[in-house]
Amino acid sequence: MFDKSTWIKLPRNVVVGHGVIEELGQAVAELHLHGDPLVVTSPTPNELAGDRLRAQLDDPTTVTIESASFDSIERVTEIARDIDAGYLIALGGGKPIDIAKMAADEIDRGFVSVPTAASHDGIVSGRSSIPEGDSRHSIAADPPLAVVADTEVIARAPWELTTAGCADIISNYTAVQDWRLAHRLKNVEYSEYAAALSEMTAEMLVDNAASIRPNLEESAWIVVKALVSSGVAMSIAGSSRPASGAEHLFSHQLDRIAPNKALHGHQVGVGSILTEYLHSGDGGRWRAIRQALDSIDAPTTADELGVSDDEVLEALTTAHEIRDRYTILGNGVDLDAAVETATVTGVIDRE
Ligand SMILES: NC(=O)C1=CN([C@@H]2O[C@H](COP(=O)(O)OP(=O)(O)OC[C@H]3O[C@@H](n4cnc5c(N)ncnc54)[C@H](OP(=O)(O)O)[C@@H]3O)[C@@H](O)[C@H]2O)C=CC1
Ligand SMILES: O=C(CO)COP(=O)(O)O
Ligand SMILES: [Zn+2]
Repeated sequence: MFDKSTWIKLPRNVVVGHGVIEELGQAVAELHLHGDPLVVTSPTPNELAGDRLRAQLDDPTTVTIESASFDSIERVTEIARDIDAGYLIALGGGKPIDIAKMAADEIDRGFVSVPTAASHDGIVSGRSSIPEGDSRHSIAADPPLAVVADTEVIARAPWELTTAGCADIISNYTAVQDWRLAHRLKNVEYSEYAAALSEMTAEMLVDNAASIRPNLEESAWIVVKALVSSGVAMSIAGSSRPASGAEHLFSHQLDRIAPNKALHGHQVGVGSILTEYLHSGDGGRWRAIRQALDSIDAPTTADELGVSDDEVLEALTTAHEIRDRYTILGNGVDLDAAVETATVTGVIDRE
């Protein structure tokens, strides 16, 4: 008997382009939501685009959060309950978007994502990443009901946020390899559609790498479209597998060992160079990944990440411990192998 079933949750309206923040009201109206919105934002995005966003709505309550934390989720949830919010609107980078995503989930309401930076694929996905102490929780939630990504606003965000978003996409190459490996060796559920979409997204971004330059609105356009596509791949898979493999474990571990040194996307990019080498050795695509990262000004070395060689080695040799997700790291990479991997790929310099 055929007894498989799947449930794919996707954003209904995705609006990307110049000045589309002015179309937020229409994008929301088409969702037929009831009740008043609660706008969740952080200081800089609120200053840059808060008034334009609020002008689209009927005098909404705004809550500004300073940090991504469980306390912030609680505060936003409480305010949303107090005003009996019908839905939430997140305006900003990953921080307010993750908080709104979690709070909306908590009160069983939808949320709309209005990213002001293209810093990683969490801005369009159904996953949140919330730091707590020296660890980080990756939590499943519903994806946004709509995404309204104004490329005019995003193009003005600090360039390193955009290059981090690009690197998060480039890392899909190794994430998919890890997923296939886990499927073959551990019978992990796998979707060929999600894997193909994720790989194609990385490929298109690399093919367009030459057009990704600072202060170019077209760059914001390319990166946002790629992030949306990667988010859709995760929705089809029903997990972050298409976009998160061993390179993400390496990054999550770096977050613990060397907190707040580098952006998520930059860390996973360097992780991808390392794990591609582990997958395929010297003949693999690690040079192509490094070249792609380099061409968009993303870090390719420990030094450029602002971490030490030892921190890279510790992250690489312990990354397998932090999550029950089978990858090329298997039961752990020996220190000797880690030194060779990081030295050959030029991530560390042990001359
Ligand atoms: N859900 C997921 O899958 C993932 C979630 N994350 C989470 O996302 C967060 C990191 O994302 P990130 O986007 O870097 O975080 P932030 O939301 O903190 O944004 C980064 C910085 O850029 C500022 N900023 C945002 N937009 C603009 C703009 N247009 N112009 C100028 N400055 C701007 C913010 O200002 P201000 O300080 O005023 O907010 C902040 O200082 C972390 O909380 C991390 O845990 C990370 C990876 C994956
Ligand atoms: O960052 C992500 C995908 O790019 C989400 O991955 P995690 O599930 O590892 O948090
Ligand atoms: Zn990521």
